[in-house]
Amino acid sequence: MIKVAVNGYGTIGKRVADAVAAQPDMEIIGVSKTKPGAEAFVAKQRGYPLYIADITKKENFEKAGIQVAGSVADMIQKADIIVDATPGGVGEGNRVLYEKYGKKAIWQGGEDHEVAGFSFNSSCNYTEAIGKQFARVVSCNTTGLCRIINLIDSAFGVKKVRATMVRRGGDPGDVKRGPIDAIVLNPVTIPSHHGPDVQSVLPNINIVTSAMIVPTTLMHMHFLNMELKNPATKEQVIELIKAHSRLGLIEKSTGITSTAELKEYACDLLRPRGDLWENGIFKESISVLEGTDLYLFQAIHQEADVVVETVDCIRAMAGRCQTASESIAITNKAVGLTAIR
Ligand SMILES: NC(=O)C1=CN([C@@H]2O[C@H](COP(=O)(O)OP(=O)(O)OC[C@H]3O[C@@H](n4cnc5c(N)ncnc54)[C@H](OP(=O)(O)O)[C@@H]3O)[C@@H](O)[C@H]2O)C=CC1
Ligand SMILES: O=C(OP(=O)(O)O)[C@H](O)COP(=O)(O)O
Repeated sequence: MIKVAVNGYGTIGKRVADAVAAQPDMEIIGVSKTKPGAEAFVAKQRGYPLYIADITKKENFEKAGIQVAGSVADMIQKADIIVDATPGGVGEGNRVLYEKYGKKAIWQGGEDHEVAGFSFNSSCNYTEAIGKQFARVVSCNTTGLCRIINLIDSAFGVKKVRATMVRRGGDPGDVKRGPIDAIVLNPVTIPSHHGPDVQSVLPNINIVTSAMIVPTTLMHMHFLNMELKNPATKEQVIELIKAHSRLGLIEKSTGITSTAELKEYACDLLRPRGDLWENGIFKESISVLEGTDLYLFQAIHQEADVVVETVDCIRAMAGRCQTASESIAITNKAVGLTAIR
């Protein structure tokens, strides 16, 4: 069993912990927090040993009835691999600890590519991660972009991508985030970080991205245009998407035309936490104009899509599966991911 520690048991970390615990070849040896709170109680209920960043705060946890297994340094020493899901910018500082104990580590998209020197997406560059000490799973929007762009590029060749991200303001539990009543250009400059981030995984893709944030928490929405090198039909694109286990297709018959209805659908399907791990591509939006100009809308559940990628990244770095398809199949089965159709 691959011994996994999750450093930062928040929105992403708690999902990664549950996904790892569901895998046949992995186990959670610990998760970490800085302060007691609802997530610490959930870790206790799940049976995950809880470690804390500052051991002098141990009493605060114990007073709240939460047992502390030790410090984050103690947790790291017990693990084969650490998933760093601390807030963006914090994880960078943890690299010295992972180096000190000679451990493998995976960061999330809030950190820069340079923190690991290698950026990962299961469908695009799984084999490059095999045996690596450090990797970064790209951000949620970048993950959603990489999945569909790589698929279309492999089939038809992509001359240029233009994509606009309508980003959710914060996650549902982030009560301090906004905006409450604004559309914020984020950033006002072009490109947003997503284009260069896609190129950290797919260096040959010509892409320009822009992004804004809006007052919603459920999901992001992308408007994507790909100029193709070779002609395609809408039907061919749909068949390719259907064959990809992490690309979901939202049919007209569902009546779903929004992130709200899509999130409700995921909840009704009894997905854990209503998580949509796959891209939610609106089938009706798929249009090929003049043979080589592809357009589509896709919804991306920010809390979920990177979780399954992180599990594959663990497996690749541990050298347990030699192909992406093998790892993706194990991960999907363990969490219960069958892409929506
Ligand atoms: N949320 C999202 O939509 C997505 C986030 N990401 C990326 O994932 C990473 C994590 O983000 P997210 O899960 O949203 O963040 P959260 O703020 O939800 O969770 C972060 C967790 O890290 C803990 N933490 C904070 N500082 C430390 C520390 N020094 N040592 C150990 N644990 C610490 C926090 O504990 P406590 O509360 O006790 O302080 C909290 O549990 C970021 O890089 C982010 O950019 C990627 C894709 C989507
Ligand atoms: O990875 C994400 O978005 P991104 O792909 O736009 O960077 C997550 O939604 C985190 O975004 P945040 O930095 O607004 O918390």
